[in-house]
Amino acid sequence: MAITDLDAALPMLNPTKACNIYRLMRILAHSGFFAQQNLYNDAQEDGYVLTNAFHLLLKDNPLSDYAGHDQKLNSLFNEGMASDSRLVNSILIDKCKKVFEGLNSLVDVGGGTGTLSKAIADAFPHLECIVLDLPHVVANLQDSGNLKFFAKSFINYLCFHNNVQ
Ligand SMILES: C[S@@+](CC[C@H](N)C(=O)[O-])C[C@H]1O[C@@H](n2cnc3c(N)ncnc32)[C@H](O)[C@@H]1O
Repeated sequence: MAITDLDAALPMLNPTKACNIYRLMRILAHSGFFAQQNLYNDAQEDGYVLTNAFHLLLKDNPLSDYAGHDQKLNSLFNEGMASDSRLVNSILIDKCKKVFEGLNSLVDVGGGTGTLSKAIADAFPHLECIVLDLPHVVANLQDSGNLKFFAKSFINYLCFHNNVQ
């Protein structure tokens, strides 16, 4: 998918932040989730394709959705992730305040049970925080104040627009 297609596929994105998509994709490519490729034999515009590692995260991959079938593992995993988030919460909120300046809302993709978003929502009450995660993760979580939970598979959303599925 080319960056221009990705921009078009994300209509909810604030236009002033659209320039950051390119940086995000470069980070994801650098991390091995996407590979940069000339998609249309067009020297002007590179695009991004999924790598094999990324395929492991797809909903249909049998190696990716085990926690959705085992409630105990689901709880253990979510609590482990939340503990990990607590380690960085205070640093992010105390030392990186500027990141949140000028924002009215943020979306925490793969935000688990919302530990990090809750801390951000408490520290910046004007900010609407939306947590997207898988249905079994957000199933019993309650919206509170400016914090909302949605079940949404972001990666599958991207892949759908990538025509992979
Ligand atoms: C490393 S954990 C992040 C935990 C979170 N930051 C927290 O504070 O608890 C990654 C999260 O991504 C979620 N996830 C995995 N695949 C996903 C997908 N296709 N769509 C949305 N979320 C996904 C997992 O359920 C998990 O909660």
